[in-house]
Amino acid sequence: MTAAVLGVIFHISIQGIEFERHMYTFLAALPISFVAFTYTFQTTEAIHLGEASAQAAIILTIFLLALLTSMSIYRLFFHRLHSFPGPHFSRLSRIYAAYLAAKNMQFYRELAALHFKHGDFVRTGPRELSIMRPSAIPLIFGPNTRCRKTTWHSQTNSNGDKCAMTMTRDPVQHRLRRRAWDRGFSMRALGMYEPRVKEKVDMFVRKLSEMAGDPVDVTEWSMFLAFDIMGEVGFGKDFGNLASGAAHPGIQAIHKHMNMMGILSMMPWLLNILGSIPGAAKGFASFFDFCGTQMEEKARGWDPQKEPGDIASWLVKAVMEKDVSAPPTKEALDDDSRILIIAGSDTTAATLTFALYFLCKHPAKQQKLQQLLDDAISDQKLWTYETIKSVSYIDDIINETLRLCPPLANSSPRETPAQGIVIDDVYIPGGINVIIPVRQIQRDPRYWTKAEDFVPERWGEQRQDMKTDDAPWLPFLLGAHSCVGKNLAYLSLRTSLSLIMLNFDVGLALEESGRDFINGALDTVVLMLPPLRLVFTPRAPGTTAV
Ligand code: HEM
Repeated sequence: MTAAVLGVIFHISIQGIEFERHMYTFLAALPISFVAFTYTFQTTEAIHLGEASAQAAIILTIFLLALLTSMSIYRLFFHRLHSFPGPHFSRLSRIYAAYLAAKNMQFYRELAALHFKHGDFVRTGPRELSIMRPSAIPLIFGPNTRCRKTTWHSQTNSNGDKCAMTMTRDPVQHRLRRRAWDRGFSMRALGMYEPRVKEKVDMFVRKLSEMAGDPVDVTEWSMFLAFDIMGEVGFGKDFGNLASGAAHPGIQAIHKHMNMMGILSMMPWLLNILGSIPGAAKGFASFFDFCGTQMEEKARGWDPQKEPGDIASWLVKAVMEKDVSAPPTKEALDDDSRILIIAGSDTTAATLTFALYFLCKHPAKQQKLQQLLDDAISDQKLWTYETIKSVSYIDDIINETLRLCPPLANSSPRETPAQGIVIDDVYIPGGINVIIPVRQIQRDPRYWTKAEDFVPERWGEQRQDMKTDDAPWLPFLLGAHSCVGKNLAYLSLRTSLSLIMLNFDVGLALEESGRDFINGALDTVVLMLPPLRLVFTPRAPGTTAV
């Protein structure tokens, strides 16, 4: 009886705290309590070990059952979110969201189905809400938001001094650390990256020329390109993917474990626990080592007289100069280096692959782009970034691709402030983890004309008619935490698309319908794409600008 009452009291006492952060301690305390109880019973009641341990097990079981029953009743009937619709199981535990994420590894589809069934506000966990209202976007992510990052962001480390800039939950700390990153993406820095990005894309085009006429898995090759660009611009290093035509071992390691990330990020406390158990994150070890080594090399080769030539050097500069924006610990610097690779590569690669898919599916749009490029550049030797930047149709294609297929299909969560927020006429209580289903809201026919169609013109000549500026579009998010690499992404994508379209006619390979590709993207935080086989045919003399 006492154990049951304690279970309920324990539940009530943890209401006000973020208990997920203490799960590791709590779970570790269970076996310790078991041993302590057993010892106490054995010595005070003079019984033998088997009997004492059975008594200890019964007491702990009653305690846990009472705790779980109390939590379940509260979550089902009395929780401040109880009036919001959603699947019954998701009211009880985030395990249901993890189940949905694991089912087909396409959580974005599951979420779309939930919104279709339950409406704009769906309870996806005990204190989780998915919200499909444009007016929620500035309230949750805008510059004046009072929402904060959540336990999700503590998944690698709950100590803000030891995690990547993007995972810091303290807004002041984030703002300071973001400055070091912003320097690495300034207009001046981007100007230095421009010719180096072009060099990588030139190599990509040469490789495509060598494979001309044969099916090429563009998912894979876009990945090689994006990782090599990040190697060059991020670390001043050649990752050698394009040259070898094979993925760098560091990249293979991280991709192998992306599925697990997609599922476990639904239960960030579990990721946090795994991270705390020595050896449990072994699968990531080679990638972690790889990133750590890159940073150590940067620090060793640091020359205070030279202007940093890559993003990692800007972070190292901040450390060396003890700037307020510096990652405060080695762990933080290492975690930044992992984010640098992951955030910059998979996202850009997926966008390029999706864009090429759409251009193959819409040959008239491909020809239109080629024509505009031909008009702008009479001779490819005259290619400059400034010139192709003026071909705004490239951006229209990129923006439309990011509308239909944002590489981050859902936003990361934010916690509502204690006093809650009001979205349209709906009050969302405080301490709730809210997300926006980005992919879904960017395809919502209430805000987008021809919502499911690929219409790059909605970003150009039809912008007003199609009311593009009024519709929700947030592939890079917005506000203080928006993508710091957005301009680099456009630089890479504009350069790649322009050079590919100037050199090749691109089509689906004979055996490729594109169906498995477009329906099969896996939701592993960043989308992981199935193979897409395309054929690159050198453009006929006269039509080509080469
Ligand atoms: C098409 C390409 C890209 C897309 C769609 C994209 C999207 C995003 C999104 C949605 C976020 C916000 C994540 C969140 O907090 O929920 C983000 C943040 C971030 N992105 Fe990108 N990204 C792209 C390319 C890049 C590139 C090339 C880099 C270069 C390294 C980069 C680096 C980052 C970093 C460091 C953050 C964290 C910013 C912060 O927390 O202040 N991204 N990105």
